[in-house]
Amino acid sequence: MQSTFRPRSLWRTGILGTCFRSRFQVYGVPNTRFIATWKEELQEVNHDTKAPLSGRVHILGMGNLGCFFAHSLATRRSPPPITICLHNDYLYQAFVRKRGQISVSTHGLDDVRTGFDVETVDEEGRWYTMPPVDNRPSPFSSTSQPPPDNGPIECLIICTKAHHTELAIKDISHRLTKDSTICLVHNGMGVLESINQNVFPDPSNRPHYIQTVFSHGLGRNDSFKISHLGVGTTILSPVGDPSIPPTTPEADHTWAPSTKYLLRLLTLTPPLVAVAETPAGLLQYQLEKLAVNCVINPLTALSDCTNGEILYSFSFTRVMRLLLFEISAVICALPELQGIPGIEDRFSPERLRRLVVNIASNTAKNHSSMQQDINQRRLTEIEYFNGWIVRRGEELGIKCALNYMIKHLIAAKAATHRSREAGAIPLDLDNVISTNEPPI
Ligand SMILES: CC(C)(CO)[C@@H](O)C(=O)[O-]
Repeated sequence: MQSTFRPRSLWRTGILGTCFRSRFQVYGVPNTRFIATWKEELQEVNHDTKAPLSGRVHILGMGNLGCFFAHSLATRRSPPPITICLHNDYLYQAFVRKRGQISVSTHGLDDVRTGFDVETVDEEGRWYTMPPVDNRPSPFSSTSQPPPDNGPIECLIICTKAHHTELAIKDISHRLTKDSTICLVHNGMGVLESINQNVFPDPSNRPHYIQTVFSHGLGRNDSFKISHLGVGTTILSPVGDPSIPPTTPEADHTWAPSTKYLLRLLTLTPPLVAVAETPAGLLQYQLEKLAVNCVINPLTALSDCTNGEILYSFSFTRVMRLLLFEISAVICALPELQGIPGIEDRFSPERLRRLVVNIASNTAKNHSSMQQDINQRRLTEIEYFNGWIVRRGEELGIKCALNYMIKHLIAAKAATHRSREAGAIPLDLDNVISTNEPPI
């Protein structure tokens, strides 16, 4: 039987071939495409479109990931126009205090970039372009035209956590059209499906998507100030039109102009170390990352330990193996992977265990994102990790009792924190002192 996904077909000509070749030629023969300016990238894409693109990239979610994407684009020889979308006044004031600078520190050396345009949103959900907060000679130095308030968005990179992404897109959905491209950068699975179901239910009016698997190590120093702790990669893939089989030659030529432009821009931005993959290839990387996240994140969050500490206990090893048996069974049974050669080996419990051990030892001193979320009383991504495995397992008739238990242990830990804090008696020290009585 022929496989449903034949990754090579997408690279043969078309956009994926261009992006893929470009990255790899960097280390060999000099690559003229690699030093192309964003305007040249745009001209190529605009060549035969009726509605030419302006080339502006919007970024929403200015945590570590958003700062890294904005900063990386700004390091290009000719940066494209970049708008950062700040969804509350607190963030905007912080950006003003930083004088519009985003800083990335590598090996202790800070690289500071400016030139970002800024939009903020009011209570009615209307977005406004703010005056520049850096010392630029003229507003909107990167383009001749200031972007219209609340105008349509061509390319949006969304860097919020999985559980905030749907809501964040809902808030900006009136600016996204069927010609826009959204690049989703988050951990976990199942977000795209719920965006389609709840935000863009009509397939004929849906924007295009690029999905990613991001593996750089980042740490936060302050608002808009991060550290690049470990070089990883940014694997990108456009989400194909489900009505066109990915194995047909047409599949190579159906990417929207905004998708082609954003893919080219990102793959030709050196700090991102971005490569384009086929949808089937990306899905496999997503599932590997999912398996790692389903083990390291909840175990470190439940035991309040670093990633490396889960490697030195027989009990952790037992739990890890048992979780991975269920995770492997679900992944190997997924209908979207059937027909791809080597799936049983790539996602065997033993290979997944080696992956987990490798990542836990490479990031031994780090605190996982879930451990930090639990300790800082933020929502966790558990529904998009072990929760997704349980849901897909149910559809496939595979019971995932251990993943179900882990999901509820995390929920219980978060609930315990909440109820402890709700039960605490607030002490109003100002009023105690204002009685003028001497301290007891
Ligand atoms: C690799 C990883 C599991 C731990 O640092 C990371 O993806 C995280 O913290 O979520």
